[in-house]
Order: sequence, then C-alpha cells, then structure tokens
Amino acid sequence: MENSSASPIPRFLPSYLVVGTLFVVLLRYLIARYSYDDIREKTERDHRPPLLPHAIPLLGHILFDFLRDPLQFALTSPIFWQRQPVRLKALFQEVCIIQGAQNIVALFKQRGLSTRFIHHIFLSNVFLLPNEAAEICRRDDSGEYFKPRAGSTVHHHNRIDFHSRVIQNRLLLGPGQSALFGRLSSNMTKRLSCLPINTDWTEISDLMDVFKSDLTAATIDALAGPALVQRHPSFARDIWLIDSNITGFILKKPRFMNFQAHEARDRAFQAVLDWRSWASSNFTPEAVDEEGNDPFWGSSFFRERDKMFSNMDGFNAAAKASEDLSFIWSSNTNGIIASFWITVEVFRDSELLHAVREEVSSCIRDGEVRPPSFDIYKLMHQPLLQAVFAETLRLHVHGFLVRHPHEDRVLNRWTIPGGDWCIASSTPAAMDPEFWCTGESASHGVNEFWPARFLRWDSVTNKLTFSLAGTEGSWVPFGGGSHVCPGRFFAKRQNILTLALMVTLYDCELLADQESLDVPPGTYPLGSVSPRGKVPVKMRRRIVV
Ligand code: HEM
Repeated sequence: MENSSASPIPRFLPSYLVVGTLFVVLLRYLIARYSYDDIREKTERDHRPPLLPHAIPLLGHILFDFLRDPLQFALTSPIFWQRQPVRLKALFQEVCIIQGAQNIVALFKQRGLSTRFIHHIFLSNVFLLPNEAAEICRRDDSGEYFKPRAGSTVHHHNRIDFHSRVIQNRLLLGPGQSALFGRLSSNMTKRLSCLPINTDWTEISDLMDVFKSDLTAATIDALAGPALVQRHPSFARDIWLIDSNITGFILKKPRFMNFQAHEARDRAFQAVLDWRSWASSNFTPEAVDEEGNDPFWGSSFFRERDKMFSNMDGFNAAAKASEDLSFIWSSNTNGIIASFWITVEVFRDSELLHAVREEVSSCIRDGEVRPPSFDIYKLMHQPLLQAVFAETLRLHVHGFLVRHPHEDRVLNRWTIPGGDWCIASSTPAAMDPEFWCTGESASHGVNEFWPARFLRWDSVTNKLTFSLAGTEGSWVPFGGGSHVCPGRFFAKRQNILTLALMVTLYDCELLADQESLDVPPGTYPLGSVSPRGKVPVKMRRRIVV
C-alpha cells in the first residue's frame, strides 16, 4: 500500500498558500484603503484623485454591477456619489471618475480633450464604417481646433475631427440654423396636425409610435430633404430598430442573435447610400437657393460633407453613407425621446397642462389656428415652457461624458494623469437631492417632475423667469465645454414646439401604468432613456377656435 506521507508536497502547503494569498490581498486592500482616506483628507493642489481600494492585484475593480445595469449603478454606487474625483483600476487601465459640480465644470473648461474614440466605436461597430476610413479617423490626433495639436503629423485634408465640426457647427449653430429651424417647424406642424385623430376619443396602443414615425420623419426631412424618406418609407422605423439595439451593435452581437436589428441596419445603410447617389447625380449648382440649400441634399450641410469626405483618403461611397447614417441617428435619438417625455409629463398633470396651455396660446399668431402658427421667438422664451424642457432633461437624460487627456490636467485641486480615461456621469449630478431639493423645492423629491426648480420670481419685473444660473456642473444633459452638444438649440426647438402643437391640437389621457413608464432594467445610458414598456393613451382632437 502506498504511504501518503511520502508525497513531495507537504500536506499543509495548499492551506498555507490560500491563507498567505488571502493575507496579502487583505494587506493590499488595507494599505489602499488607508492611502485613499489619507489623500481624501489632503487639500493641497496637485494631488491625484485617490485610487479606490481594490482587492485583486492585476484585475483591479471588476464592476459586475456596472456591467449588469450601468444606469442603476450610476444611481446607487458610492463610486459615483463621492463629490470629488476618484480613480479606479480596470485591468491595466486607470479611469478617473470626475464628480462634484465644480470638478465637472473644470473638466469642461479643459481644451483639447479628445472624444473622437467614442465616435469611432459608434461608426465602426454600429454604422459599418469600412476599415480604410476607420483607420483615417483613428489616426487623426490633430484635435478639433483650427491649429493642429503639437506633434500631430496628420495631413490637413485628413483632419476629420476639425473639418466635420466646422461643417456641423455651421448647420446647427451658425448661418445654416435659421433655414434648418424654419424647415423643422413647418414639417413638424404639417405632420403633427394631420394625425389620424378626430374629435372622438381614439385609443393608441403606444404614444411613442407618433414620435418614432411622424416626428422622426419631420426631423429627417428638415435635415436631409424629403427624398430620403420618400424613397425609403421604412427608413424612420429602421433608425429606431437600430436605436433599440445599439448596445448589441456596440458589443458586436452576431447577426444570428440580433437578426431583425441587423436587417434594419442593412436597409437603413442602403437607403442612405441610394439617397446620396441620387442627390449627387441630380444636383446642379442652379438648384442652390439664396440660403445655400438645395432640394437634393436637403441642405448645404450634407453637400459640404460630401465634398469634405471626397477630399479625404479612404472615404468611398460606403464610408460617406456610414458617416451620414450616424449623424442622422444622433440627430434623432435623444431629441425625439425627450419630446415624447415632455409631452407625457405635461399631459399627466392637469394643473401643469392648464398653465402650459395658457403660455402656448399666448404665442399663437392672430387668426392662424388651423394649423396653429406660433411666434417662435416668443414661444422659445416662455418661462414655464423652458422650465418644463429643463426638468424633462434633468429626469430623463442619463449619460456618461467621456474624455481622454493626452497629458496631465489640473482640475481644481486634483491632477488627472495623462492617458487616464475621464468619465463624468450626468446622473448623480441631476439626481442629487442636496442640490435639487432645497429652498422652495425642498418638499419636492428628486424623482418628482417639478419644473419650478428652474423658475425664479423677478421682483423688479414682477414676473416669473426661467434660469439655469447656479446649475453649472449639475444640469449637464448636453455635456459641456468644447464638445457640448451642438444640437442643443435644435433639440430645444423640437421639444417645445412638439409640446405646443400637442397641447394645442389634442387632449390626451395616459392609460399606461407606472411600471411601463419606469426606466428599463439593464439600461446603458446614452442620453434620453426610453420608457420600459408601451405607453397606451387615448387622444382626441380639440376644437381650436
Ligand atoms: C435632448 C436632445 C439631446 C441631448 C440630451 C443630447 C446630448 C448630447 C451629449 C451629452 C453629447 C456629448 C457632449 C459632451 O461630451 O460633452 C452630445 C454630442 C453631440 N450631439 Fe447631442 N443631444 C441632443 C440632441 C442632439 C441633436 C438634435 C443633434 C443634431 C441635430 C445632436 C448632435 C450632436 C453631435 C453632432 C454631438 C457630438 C459633438 C462633439 O463631439 O463635438 N444632438 N449630445
């Protein structure tokens, strides 16, 4: 019989190894915990944010809860509720969580922090950017300003970040804005006043359908002209099928696991490819109107982008279609879902609805009620309407604002190491009761829709005024700094005009239960968050005199 005591490995060794490893892990954790508390208490400048203690040496923090439900994690994890920056180690990479309103403001003030990698992920994984063009984007380290970043060797014509922002800003913030906004207003008025609803109550199985079809088509027509949707009637629907599967695309879920979404993306991609080819072959310089737009490309924006991409290396027809599809998706997703919420929030509170209708009707031009024509400037400056818009975004927009500094950056008293990813979440900022539930809003919980958080009584004019003063770093639905959303004015107009049209033209009663309106579990927050379920309503046309 074999004697077990003859084994070369002593019997007690495995237990020693286990105990020893546990001891080292615990010791590391305690040291990290100690240095975290120590650094937290120091107030001098030039300190790296404390590294959150982690037990597993190489792997660092494995945030299973984050991966399972990122929005819930941002709402509840102490990591996001520190009011000061902290560092995490995830595999070999350090990540800085920037938090505390002043630190978020300081992050926005930094110049030249790249966000291009986010666009890359979306373009390559979701919108099928071909490899050659993706490589040009990946290599562009020249930054978004006219003067390229020191040390960058990228050719001027390949500076995609810079060139695309110039053209984008011209459309959304510069001379293209007034014609774009005019087209948006008239398309929205036409589409929303013709919903198949008469003066009897009509049940609609999901109010969101109105937004995903009619309002989406109005928005696409305003940007790209009517030909895209006319030639491809399923385009608006396909955009939303892509949207509801966006994380699957980002994570590269294979086609057999995501068949319907892949089919929708193929169709949407082919639609843009076809529309671009049609616009390019039919365009003539004589078709350009006095504002620089033409009926083929819909606006000078897509025409100028076409020229810009043609000057770049590696951009064939497929690459151009991928970029345009990505832009069309991003100009619809957040704004349309927010427009849905602003409408729901007002229709479900009869007192608020009454007050909103009063403001809206004061902006209808005399005698122009069928369909209503608004004094848009006046409409956009109504205090309650602006407060309702701001509160809608506070409650329903959740996202991570990501930046990648190449070199060390100083944010107030913290030094952020170059090369670390910086992540700020709009969620704790928007949901902090210590900020939002004070003064006259003290009795209104942070989850309550309470637009008065943004209203002040002006004792000089004796009028209510809307104000965002003091909310810097706390109200950040559009991000901030040089990467702040360029579509914010477009979104404001789209939201407030939607609300004005809906409350003027229709009565609407919500039939949905609270659960359908809740945030869906497992939400990856990428901006405006859709409701969990369908939102049935009954609607009827109002008799507008
Ligand atoms: C309620 C509606 C919207 C919300 C909540 C929203 C939110 C955002 C946020 C958070 C960012 C990133 C900002 C940052 O990193 O600091 C962003 C970027 C962007 N948004 Fe919006 N957005 C909205 C509507 C729109 C619309 C309507 C358009 C176009 C018509 C648009 C076009 C863009 C573009 C092109 C960028 C990239 C800017 C850059 O990287 O420089 N957005 N948006």
